[in-house]
Amino acid sequence: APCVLDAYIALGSNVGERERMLKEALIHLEQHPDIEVIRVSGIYETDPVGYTDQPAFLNMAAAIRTTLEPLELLRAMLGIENQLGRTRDIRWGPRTIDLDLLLMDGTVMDAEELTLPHPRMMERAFVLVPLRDVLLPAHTLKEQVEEAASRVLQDGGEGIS
Ligand SMILES: Nc1nc2nc(S)n(CCO)c2c(=O)[nH]1
Repeated sequence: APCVLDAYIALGSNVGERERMLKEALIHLEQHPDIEVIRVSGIYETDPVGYTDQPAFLNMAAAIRTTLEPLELLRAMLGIENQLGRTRDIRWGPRTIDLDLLLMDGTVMDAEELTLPHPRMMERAFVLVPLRDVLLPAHTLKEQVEEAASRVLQDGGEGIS
């Protein structure tokens, strides 16, 4: 039987019908034959970090179960971004939909196209707060994510509502 892994994805949108794009992305994930969406966070309005001269984001996170390998999952996610009309013009600029692979069970990798766990996730409230909603209680990073989420929220990190 294929190995089934839990993976965690961050979703974001700050152009167009943001909420609809997030929901469409979740539908595409669920429709993929090798992906099952098992938990979905709330939707949070967040101030842009990094490249701040752009509209506010809606961010969320999802827990999925998949038989795909990490790079296969990444390719499926990129395919969904393309299907939803993501144009990769400005690297850090506004985007109709953004899917980031955060964690994949105990997988640690540092490949050209993919680093797991996501290298910047522990500093980003817009990732940590939704992730906290969907991280399964038994997950080894549960404590670390809880602490990091409260830390970035205390630091008055990027606005998140
Ligand atoms: N609040 C917020 N700021 C962001 N800056 C970038 S780049 N992104 C795209 C994801 O890396 C975001 C985002 O999703 N949310």
